[in-house]
Amino acid sequence: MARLGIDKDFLLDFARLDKPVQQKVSDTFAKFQQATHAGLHLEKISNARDDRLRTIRIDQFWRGVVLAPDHGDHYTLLKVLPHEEAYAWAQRRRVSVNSATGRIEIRDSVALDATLPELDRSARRGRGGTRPLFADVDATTLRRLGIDQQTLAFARAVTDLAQLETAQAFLPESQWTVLYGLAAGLSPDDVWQEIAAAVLTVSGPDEPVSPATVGAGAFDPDDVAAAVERSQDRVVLVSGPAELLEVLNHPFDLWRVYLHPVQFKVAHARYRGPARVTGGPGTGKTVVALHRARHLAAAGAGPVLLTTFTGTLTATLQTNLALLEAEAAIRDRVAVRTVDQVANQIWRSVHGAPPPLIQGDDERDLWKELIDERGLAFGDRFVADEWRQVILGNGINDLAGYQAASRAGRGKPLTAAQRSRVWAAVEAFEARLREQGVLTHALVCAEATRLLDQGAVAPNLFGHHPDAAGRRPFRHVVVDEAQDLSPAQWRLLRAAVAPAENDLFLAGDAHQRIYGHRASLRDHGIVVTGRASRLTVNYRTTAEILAWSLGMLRDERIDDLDGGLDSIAGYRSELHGRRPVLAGAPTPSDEAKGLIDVVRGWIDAGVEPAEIGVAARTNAVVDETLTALLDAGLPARSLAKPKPRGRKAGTGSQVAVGSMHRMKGLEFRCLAVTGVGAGQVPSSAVTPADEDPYAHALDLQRERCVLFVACTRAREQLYVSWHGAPSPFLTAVR
Ligand SMILES: Nc1ncnc2c1ncn2[C@@H]1O[C@H](COP(=O)(O)OP(=O)(O)OP(=O)(O)O)[C@@H](O)[C@H]1O
Repeated sequence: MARLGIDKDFLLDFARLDKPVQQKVSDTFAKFQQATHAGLHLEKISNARDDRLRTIRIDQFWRGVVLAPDHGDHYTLLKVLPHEEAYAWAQRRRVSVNSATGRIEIRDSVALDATLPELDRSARRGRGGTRPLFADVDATTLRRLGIDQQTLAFARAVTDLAQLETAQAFLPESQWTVLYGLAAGLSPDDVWQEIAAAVLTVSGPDEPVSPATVGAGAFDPDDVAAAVERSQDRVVLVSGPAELLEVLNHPFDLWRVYLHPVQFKVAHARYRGPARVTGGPGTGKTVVALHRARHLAAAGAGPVLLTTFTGTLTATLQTNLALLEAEAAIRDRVAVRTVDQVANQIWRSVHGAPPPLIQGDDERDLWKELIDERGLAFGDRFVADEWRQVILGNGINDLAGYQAASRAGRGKPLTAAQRSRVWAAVEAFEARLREQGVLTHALVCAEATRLLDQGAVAPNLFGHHPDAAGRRPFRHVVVDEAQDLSPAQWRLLRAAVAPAENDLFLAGDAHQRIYGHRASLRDHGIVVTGRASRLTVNYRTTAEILAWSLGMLRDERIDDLDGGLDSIAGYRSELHGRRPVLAGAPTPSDEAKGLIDVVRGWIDAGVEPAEIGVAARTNAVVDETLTALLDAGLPARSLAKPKPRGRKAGTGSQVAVGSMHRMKGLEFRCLAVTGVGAGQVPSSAVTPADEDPYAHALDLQRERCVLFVACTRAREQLYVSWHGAPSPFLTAVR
């Protein structure tokens, strides 16, 4: 039976076809896979640069382009195109094996050859004035990074970034990425690190790789079949018609089957303890968390918890897990829950009923009341945070423990007398809750942690645990959006899984922290030293939107969840598009009118309303904006209300309008962020500087991050508007 590989480009072509043609493509290749070599009707292409490229007939009009081996029956589907285009595409292309990564690469050899003389001429014309772009990188270094003879000639002639960007269309993708990385200021060693990660996945995640052990010459340049096997970032191998159909059924969800080498390595590695992946927005951290959960579930060592901080996010995780793993038995080994749901379930399993929770507003009122009664010189937010972060976050039970506790990250120092007064308020708060018979989420978390530590929780509470002796209900915990978990939640997660290989895996980005919780992982027994990785390629947002959004955070000092500082250096996107549009208006109604025109323009240009998002900082502005859009006759809905289901749902697609916080976990082709004026962003939720300068600075940073999160949900176009003066966060990047 023939073995089939499906190249990423093939799937993208397939996604754009009409349904009947898609059906013919599926039929052709389902049969193809069962055929023997002799029975295949692959046509040779005359005047081809690479005689391993063939075409296959799909119908009168459409052809598939297939990479056929010199011997054996391993085939890779590369393109589906109309007849003439398929031949023209295949005639110009050459397939090769990258000497540094051992993966396949495809170039437009004709375009590359045709460009070289012109580049040489233009370099000579500018001689004296222009320097070759890679003048400082010697040929040996370039070769070590996988640049071959033809690309080397190009690299020697290229003098500016625009030429390099144009060359993306014809250079082999992996070699172009190397050149682009160098042109963007990465050192050859930084570029090498990414290549090494790719090679690592070839030799096995646990084997150390150094430039001395791999590099030019390590792979057989003629063994294309072996190169295809290594290319999981662009070729998925399918082992039967059912698997083929499964891939073709979800042509847009590339993340299911093609992982960047670093993503693959991080998701599939064996870690001797807790591990962490960070990375800017859109770099695929959630994708990696999903693959990790699936990988661990498939291994079957025990229940896997896939968790995050809000129900909206767990709903998306659940949907995507179902897309990723077809087998229910494997999916069922993964419990997808918010951390609070885990705490509630543990509480209920021991106490027999759900925990009686106090409402958020009542909790705030109670703090205010107690602070007033005692004449404390602190605000209610400060005391409530002190309780959650320092006292519950460190599992402190008495005043002596609180007096001795580290308050790192809390800013304003407290004297012993002040700590005593805060402690008394906390005791009164907890006593009042007991009298009322209610709990906060943080208390449920703390109680669930205690129950776990006491061994009071049934080990099989979340699914069959083969090693129940450990008395911890999960064998693995995978956390997404780790930056927004509170210290008490970290304590719970640490207690829910026994320390062991592959116990905790965290994905997060402190630049996107929107709830201001700060936790140092090591303080909660989670040490990721030596097991931390970073993703740098953004798959969602264009380079223009990403660069502009990153500008907002340029001078911020952002932690790495582990006591160090994280850096935004090196995040990049290879997608290009328009720059963000910034629009100031004199009045609120002018701003609304501008927004309506922009949204209408997008819809008129063919963007589906459901592919459009509108974000604002406060619920009040969200409501006003929704009303304005609806009054203008545009289809729109609030993200705060669940999507209508069943008959009520109707068929129309609607623009999603929501708060910047609700945008987390979503993405839109076109996004408008509205109400970004001086009085509106940052919001009034910022602690005044004279009350607590440290809290003020942290609150401002959080507000900046909230705006950053909203803006980086845009895939293709971003529009940012305000009335009156713009937000100070915008003035820095305008
Ligand atoms: N290997 C991949 N191939 C194709 N698309 C990918 C890949 N990895 C991620 N994506 C896509 O990129 C987008 C962002 O991925 P994801 O949500 O996992 O990123 P993230 O790092 O969690 O983002 P954020 O931190 O901004 O929430 C998604 O549309 C996802 O499908």
